[in-house]
Amino acid sequence: MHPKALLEACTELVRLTLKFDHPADAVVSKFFRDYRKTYAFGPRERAALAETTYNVLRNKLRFDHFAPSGSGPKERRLAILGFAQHLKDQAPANNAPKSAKHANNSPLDFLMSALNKQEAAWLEACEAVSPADLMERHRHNMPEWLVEPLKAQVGEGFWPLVERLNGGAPLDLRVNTFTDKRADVQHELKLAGIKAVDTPFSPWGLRIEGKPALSGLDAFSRGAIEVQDEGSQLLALLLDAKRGEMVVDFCAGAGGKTLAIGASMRSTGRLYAFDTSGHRLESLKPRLARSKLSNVHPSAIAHERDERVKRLSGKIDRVLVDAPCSGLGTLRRNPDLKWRQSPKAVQELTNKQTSILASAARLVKSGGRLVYATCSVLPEENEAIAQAFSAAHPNFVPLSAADTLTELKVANAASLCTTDGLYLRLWPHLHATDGFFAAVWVAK
Ligand SMILES: C[S@@+](CC[C@H](N)C(=O)[O-])C[C@H]1O[C@@H](n2cnc3c(N)ncnc32)[C@H](O)[C@@H]1O
Repeated sequence: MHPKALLEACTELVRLTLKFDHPADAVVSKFFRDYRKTYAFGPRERAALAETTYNVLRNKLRFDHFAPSGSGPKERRLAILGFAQHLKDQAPANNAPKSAKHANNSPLDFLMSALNKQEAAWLEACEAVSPADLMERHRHNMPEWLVEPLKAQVGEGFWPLVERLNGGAPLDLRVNTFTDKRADVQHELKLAGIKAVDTPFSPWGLRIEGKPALSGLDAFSRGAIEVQDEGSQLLALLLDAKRGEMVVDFCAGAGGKTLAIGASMRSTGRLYAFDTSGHRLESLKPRLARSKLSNVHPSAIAHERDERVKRLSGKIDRVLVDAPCSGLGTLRRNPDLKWRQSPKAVQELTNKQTSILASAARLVKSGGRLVYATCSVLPEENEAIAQAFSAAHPNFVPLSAADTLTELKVANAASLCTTDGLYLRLWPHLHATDGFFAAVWVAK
């Protein structure tokens, strides 16, 4: 595709995404569908379009700061900066140029050929700015309301954390241990030219080098692998669901954790996958068919106090509440969330989380386990919800997440948890996962 046409397509996609009417991943997918016939996007073009857009979202404050000094439509200037970032990220680290001045053999050549003289000079000037000369907000690119809670929690880890949150995520797979062994799948991937290493903590995970297409692999079509962040795998592991048990995945969504839990139950017992979104549960079905699990029962509920929930009260061995949350731990994949969320939206979510956790807890039988989890990095969605639940439910005894994971033979489990070991707390800069929280209780 001609560089000029690709930059124009990037500009249009940036324009659509910055309306913030829909999640960025949905806007990108729709764009690819809508323009399939207009442009012949190959894998490289699709990567350039998606990454340009995600770079604009990740670096929005800095790019907004640079944009007024350029000319032409603002979205085009933002797309130029996002595209330049994508080309630099792709270039091998040792010959990445420091400035667009060396454009003769720089990764920016492709983009430069799409620019007019004025734009090229402006991009060179932007590229020459040293990050050290920028204001703090243009370096961290986070909304102010998010900066303080992050600094308060990670202290000096703030800059490594924002660097990771503003970068891409590795590609993690979960091996379906009901049907396959991790080492066998790793070997199979190697034969297909895909390098995969064991994830450091999850016993089910493989981390892939690069972003190879997986859907054409036999391992994918026969359900031996699912794309799943190592942190999500650890949340499912923490539930420790066993053969023959009655288990509920209360907020199952498209079933990422349901499938992991069903495999750990060896497709025995009964695993209810509840969610208020029938649409999300629909997306679970093809994955379920691939997985060969026969113990999963998806069920759309109207709300957390639904009749179906009441009927199972006190009957369930293990309940996972993977609560709806701000998703701010997933900024590597969903950079638009930092601009789409707000303190008010988070406040509303915390009310929902409290209500869902209290309802789901009623399902747990005496001696049963309850796990509350989020992919948020905010204490009000995490520790505050868990502490308030413990205070209001003395019949639920908190279990140490560190001890629980140690019993499950997770290496270095304490390093994944709060200093008292009580809660699982995963951070992108420390654990190379998304940001996750989990609390565990046993019912008296
Ligand atoms: C974090 S997502 C779940 C992700 C899923 N567990 C996975 O691993 O793919 C939270 C889910 O909670 C669902 N939800 C929202 N309100 C709910 C409620 N009152 N009861 C049950 N599920 C709810 C949402 O539809 C959403 O799918």
